[in-house]
Amino acid sequence: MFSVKELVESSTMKSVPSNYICHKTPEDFMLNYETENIPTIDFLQLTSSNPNERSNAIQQLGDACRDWGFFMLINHDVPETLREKMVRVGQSFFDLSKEEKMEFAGEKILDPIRYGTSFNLMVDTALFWRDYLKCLVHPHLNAPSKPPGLRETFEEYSRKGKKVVEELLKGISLSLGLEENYIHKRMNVELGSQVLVINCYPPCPNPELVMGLPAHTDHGLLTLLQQNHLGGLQIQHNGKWIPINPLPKSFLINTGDHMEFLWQILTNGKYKSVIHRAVVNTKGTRISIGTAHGPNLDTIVGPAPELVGDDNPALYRAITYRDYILLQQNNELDKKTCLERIRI
Ligand SMILES: O=C(O)CCC(=O)C(=O)O
Ligand SMILES: [Fe+2]
Repeated sequence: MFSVKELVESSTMKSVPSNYICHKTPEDFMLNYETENIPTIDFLQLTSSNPNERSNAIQQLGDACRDWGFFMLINHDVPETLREKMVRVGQSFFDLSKEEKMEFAGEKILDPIRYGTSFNLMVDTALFWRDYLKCLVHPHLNAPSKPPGLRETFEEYSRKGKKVVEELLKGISLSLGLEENYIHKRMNVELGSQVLVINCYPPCPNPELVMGLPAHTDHGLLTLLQQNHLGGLQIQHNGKWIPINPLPKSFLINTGDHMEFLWQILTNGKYKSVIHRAVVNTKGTRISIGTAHGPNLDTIVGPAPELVGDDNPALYRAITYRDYILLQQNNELDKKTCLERIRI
């Protein structure tokens, strides 16, 4: 495996090697800079003991999930010092020698620790300008033994992030008129999987020719994302790409396929998982840290029998979360949600 970081550091590269050049359409370059309406949710209000304040925030959260599938979360409980430390330890991991990193390469998609490049080298038709470290951090913490401090930082960060997500899931359940622990119980979030991904996008001489991560949706329920000082996330909204410049100290949160799946099951498709992508830049290495929170890997998710009948046929087949992740990751990312692959 040849990582993008090694490619950038080892060569006198003046232009992008041809195997990294992605096919792009004119729509891929259509950006919408009208970002003022991107929803912001205040975590303090969402967890407020004042019932009016809380119900307002729950309403805003429901609207954000329905209209955007994406929002910024401010005043959450994850300290800025911890978020900064995550970026530092993440960067230090990629700064290890090639041999050290390869100890953590893993072989299979669901290996609990996986260092790699692009998306899935077995299926990618063009390579993506991205190296990554993926760790399954819940229900059991898996993390590389080096660099020093990484494991402890991952542990604290994922524990605090999970608490934030649990509150968001309560709010989302309530916004749909369900009992506050509905999603938690139905998706077995107690033993839920939490996958932490550190993305490293080195600087690129021709960013318009490549993709950091192409258009895709995330497989879980909710993803928490933060980044270093360099932007690159774009979300698709009303058919246009919106570049996201997050508020300082905020998390970017997006709904994933299992949130859409749950909604399809409950309400015939109320929320959509948001399509997003990452572009790269010439200036420096962008680090982003995504934590995808989903059901337990063995949870079978499928239409509830009590809701399915002759008038209301099941739209999707039931599948374990583990098999769903395998289905997504064994196929090329193709701008659509992987839900299409389990449609009946
Ligand atoms: O780097 C980003 O901003 C997006 C990363 C992402 O979408 C992912 O890891 O699934
Ligand atoms: Fe993503």
